[in-house]
Parts: sequence; C-alpha cells; structure tokens
Amino acid sequence: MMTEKERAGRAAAHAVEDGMILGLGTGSTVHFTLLELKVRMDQGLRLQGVATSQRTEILARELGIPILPFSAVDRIDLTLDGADEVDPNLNGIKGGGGALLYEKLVAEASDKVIWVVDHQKMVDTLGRFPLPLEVVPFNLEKLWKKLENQGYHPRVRMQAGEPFVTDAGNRILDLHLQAISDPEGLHRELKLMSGVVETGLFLHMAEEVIEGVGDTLRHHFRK
Ligand SMILES: O=C(CO)[C@H](O)[C@H](O)COP(=O)(O)O
Repeated sequence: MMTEKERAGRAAAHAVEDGMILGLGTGSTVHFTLLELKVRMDQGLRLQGVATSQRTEILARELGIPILPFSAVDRIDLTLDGADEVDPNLNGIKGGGGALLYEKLVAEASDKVIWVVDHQKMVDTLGRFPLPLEVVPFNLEKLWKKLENQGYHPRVRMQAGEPFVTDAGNRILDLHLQAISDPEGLHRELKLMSGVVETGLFLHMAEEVIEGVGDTLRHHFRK
C-alpha cells in the first residue's frame, strides 16, 4: 500500500497542465510528486521547473525535468511543496528540510501554491513543530541569546556535529514554542530582528492542501 506521503505527493502531479512552469518544493512528500511528474512526462506532458533546493534540483535533473534558474522566470504557474504543519486556515510552518527561504521566494512568485502532506501535519494550532528561522551566521550566537531571553527556546540546527548550512549559506534556529497564538504578529516580530532572513511561517500562501489520510485523500481549499 502507498504511504500517505506518496499518495498525496503523486496526486499533486495531476494538477499540472501542459506547458506549465512549476515551482518544485523540497522534502520526502514532494519527492513522490517529482516521480509522478516523470511518469506524466513520459506520457507527453511538457513542463519546466524551478527548484527550491539543491536537493530537489539534483533529483529533478536525474529524472530529466528541465530546470530553469529562478532569476530567469517572471512568474511561476504552480508550486507544489510539502509542509511541516498546516492549520485550518491553510497557514503553515515550513523549513523542516531547511529550504524555507527559497521555498518562500518561489511560493511568492507563484500564481498558485498546493501543499502535499500526510494527515499528521494537519493541526488546530501551529507551533508544536519547531519554527525554523533562517539567520545570517554573523550574529547567530547573539540572536540565539536574544531569542532565549525572550522565552522562544531557540536551538541551533545541527548536521553531522556542525551548524546546518542552508543553500543560501545561512544557519537555522528552531524555536520550540509549542503553540503560536498569533502567527502574523510573531512573523512580523521575528522579521524585524536584525539577522533574521526569513521565518518558517507561511501565511496566506497555499490555496490548496492535499492530505493523505490512510488509503484516501482529502482536499482542503483556502476560504
Ligand atoms: O519545508 C520543507 C523543507 O524546507 C518541507 O516541505 C517540509 O519539511 C515537509 O517535508 P516532508 O515532506 O519530508 O515531511
């Protein structure tokens, strides 16, 4: 049986129309979207993609999906991406894979955004998943201290014993908050801190979420 991630991921590839420029998200769910896009391309679908991470670009190229640099496109027809948490308003937390900055830039340049998730990602309130912040390395320690003093419980994301480095050369601080009562206010507050490049709060961006639930799918649309 397909996992929920695979079911949702593959389903999203069927929202793609011939000739589209697609934003290609990052993560283990969208991985299946790319595999299904390859199946559809073998059946004649034409498309070009803009990758949100090196990891996605490598997979897309392996599959023969033509990749355009972000700088070369004006608009993107549709972006298909994963998410770490999604609330009933289809606001979400992203960045579990560390690609939040490019994911947000690509989403903002897109006419439509669809997220693909398994059922555990749907929550009433955002925040149980640690909120990633992409920050410049220069003041990582000072920013950590400031956020710690404000009670945001930051942790430097690590990989193989070293601070994780994003595709843009930045670092990630994960905020362990448990519940975010005012996502817009928090996003604004964090963005105003010098050294914060982007937050993992993706607000009013996804128009549709495809949720894998057992052996079926649920489609959620933004109201
Ligand atoms: O935001 C992301 C990467 O920065 C991913 O889309 C998110 O972490 C979901 O990943 P997965 O599909 O592997 O659960």
